[in-house]
Amino acid sequence: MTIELEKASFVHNGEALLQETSLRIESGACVLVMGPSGAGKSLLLKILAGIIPLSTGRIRLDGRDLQQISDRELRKMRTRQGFVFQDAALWQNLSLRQNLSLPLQYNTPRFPPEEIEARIAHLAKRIGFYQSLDLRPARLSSGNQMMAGIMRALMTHPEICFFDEPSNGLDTATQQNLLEILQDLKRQGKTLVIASHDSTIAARLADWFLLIDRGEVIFFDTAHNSTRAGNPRVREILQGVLGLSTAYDTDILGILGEEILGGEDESPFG
Ligand SMILES: Nc1ncnc2c1ncn2[C@@H]1O[C@H](COP(=O)(O)OP(=O)(O)OP(=O)(O)O)[C@@H](O)[C@H]1O
Repeated sequence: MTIELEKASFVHNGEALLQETSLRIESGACVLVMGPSGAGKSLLLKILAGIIPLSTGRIRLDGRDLQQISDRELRKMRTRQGFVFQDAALWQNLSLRQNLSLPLQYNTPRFPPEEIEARIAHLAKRIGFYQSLDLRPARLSSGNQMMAGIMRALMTHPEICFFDEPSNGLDTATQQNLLEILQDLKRQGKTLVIASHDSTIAARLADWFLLIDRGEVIFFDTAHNSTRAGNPRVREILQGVLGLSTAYDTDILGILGEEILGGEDESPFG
């Protein structure tokens, strides 16, 4: 699924929280959205997912203008997208099982209940939640709530998935599980848009970097081309966000490779 923004902006109380932006995310791309705190990463993800409406401009999914399609079509489109919210945003008064089944029941009322159960079972096995399905979210750690939020987003088998800071609050083992899930989704050709400062995701998964600073997209290119970014602010953010200690002039990919993979032979960017 491709997503396109054309002269898109979001203005709130006279302030442009997303400055006029035109970009196109190709089907199957894995885009890492980075930027300082408050820069507008979550906002951009929600705009791309059609959760927050634009103030100006157009948004197209697979060439279809979201502002011009019927509610019914919009609902159908929604099942092709998954969104993992920063704080998991589970419904606290429902069990985990109900949290997982609700999006499918709501968006596809005639979806067979046994297929919903099969999907829940598959994901629970994959993520390791089998014992907890009848618990309410509050009984889980915040890291496990995030994993449950990921399961919920994957219930519809989305073609595109948005992840807002998915590594937050995860212990090392769960982070590894998350990385494997993301790698699986990438192998399946899903489009992934991930807001994160996780340098492992940057090195092992992302093929595009998008940098946002005070509501302005200041870089959107391949991870590889980020090594040649001339804009000092882009370099500064990449250094800061990815926690690189060495001068940027050396090759960022090399630095990431050494710092993250610790001498493994595998190239961080394949
Ligand atoms: N729906 C909304 N309506 C109005 N303002 C919003 C909305 N969503 C976000 N904002 C504002 O947009 C700005 C950017 O916030 P956002 O949460 O996108 O930043 P961020 O880069 O994700 O930050 P962090 O890394 O701290 O999560 C903030 O000033 C925020 O208050």
